[in-house]
Amino acid sequence: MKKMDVLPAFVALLLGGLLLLTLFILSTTTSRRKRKRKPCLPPSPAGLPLLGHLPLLGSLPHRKLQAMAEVHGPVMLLRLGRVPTVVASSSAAAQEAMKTRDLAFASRAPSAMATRLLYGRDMVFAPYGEFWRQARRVSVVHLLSPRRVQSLSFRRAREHEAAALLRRIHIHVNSSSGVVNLSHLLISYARGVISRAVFGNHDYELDLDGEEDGGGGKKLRKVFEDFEALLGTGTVGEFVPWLAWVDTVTGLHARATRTFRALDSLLDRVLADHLAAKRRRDGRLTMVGDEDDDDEHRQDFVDVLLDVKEAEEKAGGEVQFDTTAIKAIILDMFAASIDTTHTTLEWAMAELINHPHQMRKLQTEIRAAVAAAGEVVTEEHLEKLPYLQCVIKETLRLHAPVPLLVPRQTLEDTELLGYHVPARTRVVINAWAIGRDRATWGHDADEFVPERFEEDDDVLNIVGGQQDDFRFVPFGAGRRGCPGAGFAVPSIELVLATLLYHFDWELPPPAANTGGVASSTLDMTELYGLSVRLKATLNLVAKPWSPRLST
Ligand code: HEM
Repeated sequence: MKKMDVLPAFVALLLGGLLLLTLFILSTTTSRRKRKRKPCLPPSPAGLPLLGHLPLLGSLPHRKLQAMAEVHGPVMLLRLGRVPTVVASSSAAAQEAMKTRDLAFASRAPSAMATRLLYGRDMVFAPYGEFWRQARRVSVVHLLSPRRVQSLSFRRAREHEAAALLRRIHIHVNSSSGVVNLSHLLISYARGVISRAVFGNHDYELDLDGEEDGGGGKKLRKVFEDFEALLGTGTVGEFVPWLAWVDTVTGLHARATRTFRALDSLLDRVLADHLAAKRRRDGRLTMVGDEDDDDEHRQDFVDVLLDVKEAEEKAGGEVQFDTTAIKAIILDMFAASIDTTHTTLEWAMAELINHPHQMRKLQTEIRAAVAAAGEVVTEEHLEKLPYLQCVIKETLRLHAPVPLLVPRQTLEDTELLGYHVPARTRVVINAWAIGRDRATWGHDADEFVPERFEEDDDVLNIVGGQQDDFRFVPFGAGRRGCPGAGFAVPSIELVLATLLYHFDWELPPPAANTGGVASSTLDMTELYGLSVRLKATLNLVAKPWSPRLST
């Protein structure tokens, strides 16, 4: 071979080798980079400097967030002032956050108002950790267990309050206008039921209807109203620290301090009463779990919590349930149950007024089940009322009382539908949007159609502990899901059946309800607060019904 022929061959070989080497290096670095690449953050709509997306939420944030999700997808990243917030708006996202990756999403976002009003020691807003685990165990096992909820004393409490509600309606029916302010009476009912469960038969006058009340009860009711309203209020300072002064100027801090002091002194009185009663008892009751059935069922929530405290003290370890924690958990129970129960009832009655066909269908079911049995609706009737359950499910689907659930916070770096969610991110699950998702519920997703659940039978067992269906999530789910659903549902069912058994309901003539403007339907505008309620007061005409009148 000539020297001149060898040179180009050598150069070609060298170049080929270099090319291969470059390709090899390129391919290994890209595949390493590929392996290392983190999933990206969720999409984020344009926000404003400093305030971020806060001003875009408006007065009904669940609706604004639903509209944003339609454009940006089921997982979005917002900035509420300085607080990064991930919003989940589909059942798949809810399922991943509350089931598949439940632990990573199991802490709570801090809330300045809750820390202030609930001593920073309550359960609902507690960060994930030992105190929350113990409080949750006590709630699930001792306070809200199915056995306790179905115990005779709790059933009597519900039936007693339903009977009181009935008496109050009769007073209004016999008044000159004949118009019943049902909103007001339903709040009284919800407050009465939880007061009996928490305080037993000690009367702190929380459940009195305004017109029967001398004064003390009225004052206390106002304190509780303020407490519920404040707890549903976000402070400006926690989102935009340089605007924290706004909370002082608007009087928010002063109101919170006043309300906290009033509640704290009531709770001191409650604990002192219960301790005195405990001392008077004959010493038969010792620790939770040792008592016989009757004793356990006679105990109210305060008794149970004091027993847990005593047991902890005797065991000599760390005491989680000191007096402060007990007071905080008592307030949790009021905050978690009154608004949610009463708004569900209010929405159910409002939807039925606007859907007379469904109202009649439900009344026919209830009246057929009850009429032969002495004209008093009891809890035995409830299991014979499948359509009633459909009505309640449909109400909760359309009007989740806590539409954005209680905000969670991630414990660690995690993912949601393939997007990266860093540790300590606030997480909001839009239960309201999920309940109205057309992809799940079809073209009539916004309509009140209880019949959609008739076929569904056992699906969406909303009270079930392990929820496997995320098509609607009014009680949340997973570790932080609502432990009070089993308590709430019988209270709601009993009173709805009672209202519809005893009365035919209709809108009052125009002058009484609409300022003179005739309307055949009720205005369903919402009002945002601790829960989302009907903006209008539910003023209705109740016409007594009895089997004798209808024959
Ligand atoms: C219609 C009635 C009710 C609704 C719609 C409702 C809804 C909710 C929701 C959405 C949450 C947050 C769940 C989550 O983050 O996944 C929650 C938590 C909670 N609810 Fe309810 N609730 C109701 C009634 C009650 C009642 C009657 C009680 C107690 C007597 C109660 C006690 C609680 C407690 C203690 C928590 C905090 C759980 C935790 O953080 O571990 N709820 N509820």
